[in-house]
This record gives sequence, C-alpha cells and structure tokens, in this order.
Amino acid sequence: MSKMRVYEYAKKQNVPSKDVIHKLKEMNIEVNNHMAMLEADVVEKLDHQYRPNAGKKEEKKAEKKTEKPKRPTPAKAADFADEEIFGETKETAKPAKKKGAVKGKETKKTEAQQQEKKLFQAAKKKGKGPAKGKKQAASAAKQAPQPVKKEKELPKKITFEGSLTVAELAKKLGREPSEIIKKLFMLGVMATINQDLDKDAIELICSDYGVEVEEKVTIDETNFETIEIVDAPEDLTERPPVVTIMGHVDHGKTTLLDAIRHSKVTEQEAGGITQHIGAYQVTVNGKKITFLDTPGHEAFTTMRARGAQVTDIVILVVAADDGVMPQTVEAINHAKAANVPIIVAINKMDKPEANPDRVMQELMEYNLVPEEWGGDTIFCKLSAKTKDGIDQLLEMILLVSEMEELKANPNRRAIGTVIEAKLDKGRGPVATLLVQAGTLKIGDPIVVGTTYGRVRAMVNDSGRRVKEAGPSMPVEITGLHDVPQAGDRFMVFEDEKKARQIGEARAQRQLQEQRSVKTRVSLDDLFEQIKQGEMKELNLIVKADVQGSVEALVAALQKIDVEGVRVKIIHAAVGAITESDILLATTSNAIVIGFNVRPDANAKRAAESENVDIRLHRIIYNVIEEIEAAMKGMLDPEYEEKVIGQAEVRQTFKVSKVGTIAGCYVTDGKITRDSKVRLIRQGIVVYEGEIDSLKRYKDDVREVAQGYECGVTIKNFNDIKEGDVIEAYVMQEVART
Ligand SMILES: Nc1nc2c(ncn2[C@@H]2O[C@H](COP(=O)(O)OP(=O)(O)OP(=O)(O)O)[C@@H](O)[C@H]2O)c(=O)[nH]1
Repeated sequence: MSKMRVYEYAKKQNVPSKDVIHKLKEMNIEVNNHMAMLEADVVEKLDHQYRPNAGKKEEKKAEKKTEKPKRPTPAKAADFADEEIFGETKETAKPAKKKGAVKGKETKKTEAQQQEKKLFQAAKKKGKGPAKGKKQAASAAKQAPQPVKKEKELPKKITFEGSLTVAELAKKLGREPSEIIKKLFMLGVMATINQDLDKDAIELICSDYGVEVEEKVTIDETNFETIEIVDAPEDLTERPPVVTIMGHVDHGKTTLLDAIRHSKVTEQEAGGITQHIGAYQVTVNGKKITFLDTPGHEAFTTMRARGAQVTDIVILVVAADDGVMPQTVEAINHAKAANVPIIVAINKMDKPEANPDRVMQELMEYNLVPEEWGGDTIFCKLSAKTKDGIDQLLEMILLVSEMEELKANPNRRAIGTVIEAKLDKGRGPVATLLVQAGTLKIGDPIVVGTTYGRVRAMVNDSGRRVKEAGPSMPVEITGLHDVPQAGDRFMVFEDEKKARQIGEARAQRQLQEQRSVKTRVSLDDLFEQIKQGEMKELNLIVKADVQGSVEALVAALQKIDVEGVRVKIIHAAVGAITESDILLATTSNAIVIGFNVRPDANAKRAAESENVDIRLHRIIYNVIEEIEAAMKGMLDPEYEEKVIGQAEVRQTFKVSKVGTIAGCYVTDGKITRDSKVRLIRQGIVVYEGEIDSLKRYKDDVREVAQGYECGVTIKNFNDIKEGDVIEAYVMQEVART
C-alpha cells in the first residue's frame, strides 16, 4: 500500500473525489482538496471502507453503464504501467498512475481523461460494425461523460485451453483484434493478430476488461500416473500406513512379518485363513496398518523403478547379535533415496549375545540416531521369535504414521499400484492391488498397467470376498484381460469402453517406448543436461573391492567441485555390482562406478535393458578425472588410431606451386584421401600430417587400394624421398570401456 492523492484514490475506486472526501470526513479525517496526499495507512483504512461496498458498486455501475468500464488492473498490468517505456501512450492510457501527467492541475487531468476516452472510444468504434458512422463516433467523443453504449457486451467469463491467438481472444471477448493488440502494446507486449498468447497474457487482457478467465486443462487419461489429484482437505480422511520391512539376510524380516501377522491377523479375522496375497493388514488399537509381504529391498526398488511409491514407512530390521551389515546399508540408502521414514527394529533381543548399543552406535554413521541419544529415529528393541516388543513396534508405526499425516479421499474412483500379479489356471489373470486413493468396488471398469478389465471378484488378505476396498487396503482381484506387472499403476474409469480405450492406448504407447531409445543419464550427455539446467545433482553408486577403496573413492568424489553440480553418493558398498544396484540407479537416475569390481550377469543384463551407465575403473584418479571431466563437459570421445594401409615411394616429382608429388605403390591395405599419414624413412617417422592430394594418373580419387600406383602430396611437407614409406591411418572413435 502506498501514498496517493485523493483524486487518484477516487479513480482507483471509480468514484468521484467528493465521495472519497466525504468518506474521509466520516472517518474524522479532514480533507478539502482532491489533490491532498493520503498517507498509506489512510489509504488502507479507505480500502476497508470501500471493500464492503465493492460488490454493490459494481452492480450499480453495470446498471448505469457509466462512461468507463471498470478496469481492474492486475498486479502485472500495474507493473507494466509503472514502467516508463511507453511515455505518452501510457500517460494517456493510465493518467492516474503517472504523477507527472497530472501535476496538480485539474485541467491537465481533464485533458488526460479526455484523451484516454478518445482512445478508448476509437477502439470501441472499430468494434461497433457498420451501423455506427464516423460522425456519430466523433460526436460521442465530444460529450464528456459518454456512456459506452451499444458496445457488444463483454462476456462474464471466457474459457481457453492451452493458448489463444490474438484473433481468437478478440472473438471470445467480442472485440476487434486491433483493440487487443493496442492493449497488449500498452502493457509492453508486441503482438500480431495470429500470435499465440500464453496464459499470463490472456489473463492480463481479460482482467483489464474485467472478464473472468478459466483455463481448461485437458487431462491425458492415458497417462494417469501423472495426473495430480488435488482433493479438497475436507474430503481427505486418515488412511493406514503402508509398511515395508527391510534388512540384511537372516536378520529376521520374514520371522517378524509372520510374527506380526499371526499375533494380529488371526486374532482379528477369527476363522479367516491368512493367505498370501502380497500384502496384509493388521489392526492395532482400532487402527489398521498395511504390511507389504515381500521383505527386502528388491520388491521395494522394483516398484520404485516402475515409478510407484507405495511404502510410507520402512522398518529396518537389524539383528542385535550381528549389527549393521552390507544389506542394512543398502536398505538405508534405498529408503533414503525414496525419502521414506525409517523405524529401526533391533531384532533377536532374546539372544544372550544381543548387543543393541552396538547396533545403535553403528547406525549413527548413517544418520540414524536414536531419540534417547538426541536424534529423531525411532528404535524398537524386540524379538520376532518370542514376540517381545512387537506391540511397541506397531504402536510406533502408528505414531510415525500420525506424524506423516497420511490421508486419502475414499470417495473417488480408485487408483493405486499392483503389488503382485500372476496367471492362475482356473481364474485367469490375478492381481493384488493396493488401493492408494478412492474406493475400489466390484464391477469397476479398470485399467491396470497396459491391461484393462472389470473387477470381477475381490478377496482380502484373509481370503474373504469383499465388495469394496478403500485407501491402503490390499485386495486380490480377477477380471483383467492380461497379467500386469508388480509396480504397475491402476485407475478406475467411468465405463468399460473407456477403460478398454485407455488400456489399449497404453499398451500401444509402451510398445513405441520400448522401440525408442531410453533416456537415462550417462556421463557422455551429463554436460548437456547440466547446461540445460536439468541436472543439479549427479547421483552416483559406488561399488569397490575393499572398504578402504570405498571410503577413499567416496571422499575423493565428494571433493569434486564443479560449479552448479553436486555429487551425491546415494549408495557406496563393498562387492560386485548387483541387480539391486542397477535398480537403485534406475530409480535415482544414477551412474554406477565399479572400482576393481564387475557387474554380475544379472546386473549386466539389467543395466543394458535399463540403459544404466556403469563405469569400471582400477585407478581412483581415473574415476575422479572422468567424473570431473564429465561434469565440466570435457568428456571427449575416445579415439584410437587405426593403420589402414602403406605405400612405397617409388619416384618423386617436383612441381612448382604443388610441391613434391610422390609416385607411390600401395603395398598394403589402402590409402584414402582423408587419411592421416606418417612418412617413414628407414624405420624412423620423419613427418606426421595429412594428405593434400591423392591421384590416379590425372584424376583425384578417394582411395587407392593395394597393388595400385598413385600420386600423393602431403600437406605442408615436400621433403619426400624415394624409398620412403607412407603409412596411412585414421582416428576411430571407440566405445569407452
Ligand atoms: N533367536 C532369534 N532368532 C530369530 C529371531 N528372528 C529371526 N530369527 C531366526 O533368524 C533366522 C533368519 O530369520 P528370517 O526371518 O528367515 O530372516 P530374513 O531376514 O527373513 O532372512 P532372508 O529371508 O534370508 O533375507 C531364522 O532361523 C529365524 O528363526 C529372533 O528374534 N530371535
């Protein structure tokens, strides 16, 4: 809010200055002159006075059709208007904005107003069509408070999709394109009649006319993964957390999952036979928790690799008698890469050799600091075998879930992710779906991944038939045409026809995508991406033969300092490059560095199919140099010299202006016009350069093969002697190893 004069304020509110002075009087502020300067706080108070009446005023104005339509000036327009780029034009257009134009003199103000009116009416005149003659318009301009009559009424609201050309916008507003062009010009935008206007420009123009704008967003339903669902907060209700258990081999993941299932599921669903559908739910203190039934990070990463994020909380199981192990670290990195909160379950507390303090100590290194030590990670000490501590773990899950405020709208068409799928001999394609929002119902037409169908039957985790499944509930369904893949997304559509269309379109698109080249980050295109501002962090996965190398590499990589890019090590461990590393690289768009280690067969295959860049090295310096060079955009292609042929110089001729021509006989391979050459005399390279000309008799030729004679001149070199050997070679780009 800034200071302004009374008349400026009156103009802002589109009321006579008298009205403002009167209002001020009511507010006990004595002002007699419309030129009086109002302080910012007074302006604010006035705003409060006028606001409640704004609606009424508008109505009144609409009725009266006063001389000038209200021109609510949006912030942007005002910004443009305040710039002094358009001098005169602007002053005439917005006299009130320009202090200079109305320097306290009523006359000047009137002039400006009239000028504006003329301009306005000139524009209107064009919009009026043939009925209105020049004369009439001119006389109309003379009468001072001339109502804008017979002007085609502005629509209350216009809608558009994407963009509009000036002509299209003019048509929608019922105005002449020239008027729109003029307005744009005054706002600092130069446009032609066929120019596309973006959303901002459209909004700017419309708000200048006081017309509401709505952008229609066409939703590409075939791409439903990308549709961002914005539910009104009041439509959201709490949903159960979805939990994945991860940890090192044999630390007790399966035992813990079973212990939770048996302690809670059978209790709740008496008589129900727990059946494996890939996920199950337990009820704790009246609240549900969903557990994904595939422990370990493979399933987790497979899902993520397919773009699905279903896990809300990760339980990291660490055996109290074994401590942090390589897969523990992998699991931590996976969870962190996915930005999922971790609860640590220190398992096997029943064992005499259990040492939870050691586990806590070791996990500190990975920034998992227990609350009791001042951190914010929840640690639960338990025994999956004796079931001690499991209830506490479940309560902690609820606590974290509450903090995460997990919510979904159950009253919409369901969307979610495939947890598992298979082909059942009797039932056909069977898929376990995790509903993530909305409610899935029997009979729903559904698209799942690239297949579709209608939900024929639904079974919950206790093998019971259910009619519907709300958010975070896993159900096994039948009724699909084909078997989808774990991690595929699903969405319910309004009818089966639509579901079929979308399903088929998605299958088609997938085929096309498989044919086209995948675009993952590779060192070679890194610089391009950095330049385009697409990459600010270079994600790396480091695998090495010994811990010492891992540490040294990580430290050295983190020291690389290239402006605008940061190295981020998302996983570093000892051991061969595994499929899990590739999956992690896929999900985090990372490059894998192998130091004295190689990818195993599965990893190689996965890397090829997922286009993950693996860089294998044996010298730390080379790793650093390569990454740094790539970050700086200096990753030149590697070239290798390839000798393509040799020729013997049998005779030489000196020709003025040309130099020495060597009459040669090609003894081996071939000599090409564009090859590089080396002149060898008695086994010593006397010159290296390029061929200047290559001739057979008098004709220039591209190449001369073995057994033929030719004439050769070498660029900038004439000291060729009989008996010399000309070796031709080319530089070939080779694949980096
Ligand atoms: N004493 C004791 N043994 C346990 C506990 N939890 C699991 N075990 C044992 O540890 C071994 C491994 O347990 P699993 O549950 O199979 O471990 P996992 O992490 O699922 O192993 P993988 O599936 O191979 O990754 C089994 O022999 C379990 O009986 C526990 O709390 N106390």
